[in-house]
Amino acid sequence: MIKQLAIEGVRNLDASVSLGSSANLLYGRNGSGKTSVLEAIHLLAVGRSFRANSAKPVIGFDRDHCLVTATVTEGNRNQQLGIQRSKDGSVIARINGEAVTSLAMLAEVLPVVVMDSGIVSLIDGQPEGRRRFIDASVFHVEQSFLPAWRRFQRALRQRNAGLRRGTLEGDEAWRREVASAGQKLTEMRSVALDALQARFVASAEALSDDIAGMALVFRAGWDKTVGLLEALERSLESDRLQGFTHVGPHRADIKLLIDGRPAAEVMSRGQLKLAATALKLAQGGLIAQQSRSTPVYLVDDLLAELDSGHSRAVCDQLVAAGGQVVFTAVDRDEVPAFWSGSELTLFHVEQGSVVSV
Ligand SMILES: Nc1ncnc2c1ncn2[C@@H]1O[C@H](COP(=O)(O)OP(=O)(O)OP(=O)(O)O)[C@@H](O)[C@H]1O
Repeated sequence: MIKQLAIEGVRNLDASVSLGSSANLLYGRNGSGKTSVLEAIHLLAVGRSFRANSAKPVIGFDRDHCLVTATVTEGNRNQQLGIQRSKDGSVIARINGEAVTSLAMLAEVLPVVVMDSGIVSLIDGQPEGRRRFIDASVFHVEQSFLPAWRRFQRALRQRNAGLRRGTLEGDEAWRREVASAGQKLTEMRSVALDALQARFVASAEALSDDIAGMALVFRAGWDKTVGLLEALERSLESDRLQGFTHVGPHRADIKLLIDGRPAAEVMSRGQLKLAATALKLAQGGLIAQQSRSTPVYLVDDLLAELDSGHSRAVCDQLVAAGGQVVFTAVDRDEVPAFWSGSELTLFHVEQGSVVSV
């Protein structure tokens, strides 16, 4: 949970706020800086923007760097997190004043779950976004995930470099390494997704009858009737011809089905939004149960396109999730109309400053 948050030069924003322990609502006109507060928290947790894949777009136009610091509390332990990102690409991250060697250390202390107006792309967008979703879930619940992921990425890079050079010399060794690292990575993804699946079904049912009965299917990235090594051997010829590895965990995906049909093809926009919200709630629940830290939910303009019944259901599920929530809305009354069961702390955002109401 974030207690104290200080932001300098994130987009149009300079602010210092004390967040409430349950739900926080940032309201204000379009362009006032509400999303920028969420961007600042995301930057601190993940090192980059949640809308763009880098940090640069969140640094103020007229600044050469931005800085976000926060006091993060878990149980009775307070930790001080800080990140400074510069336009020249340099990054300084600290926990309790000590420089950290990997941004993953910040993510461990401050897990975030983003639910924004583009959430549907988790279902109908590119597989890369879904892989990131899978891996963020596994990262928080399986401590050996990050070394396994890095080992696989390194093996894949090395193998692809050889394939691009058009040589198969040394390929067998890299193929074995890709297969061994890839198989381990996939086992971790598979275990986490089994746990996620049960939570997803429950969240979907709680959100709407329309999306009850959905299923989440994990695709490992190769034909699972054979092991990864055999799959790599089978695709050797096309890998060699095209200069890259066609099969493996880098091709993993999840498919959402409703009554056996692809959700992205048959569900309405609002239903897809609810389904994607159920996925994110499932992820948050999994992290809360299996990691050492409780996630913070960053909810940006999520209720747009949802009718009042479903808006209330989303709010109820966020209350039930029990984590800290930071909401944005244009209208001060939009969220309180649907929110009940936990305290809502209000902030007015105006021209890049945030005022507690
Ligand atoms: N790098 C940047 N430096 C300074 N200002 C920026 C930068 N990028 C965007 N802005 C501006 O920051 C302002 C705040 O944007 P933000 O997305 O936080 O607004 P918002 O309150 O969430 O708006 P909306 O309700 O329309 O979603 C906008 O006016 C935007 O044009």
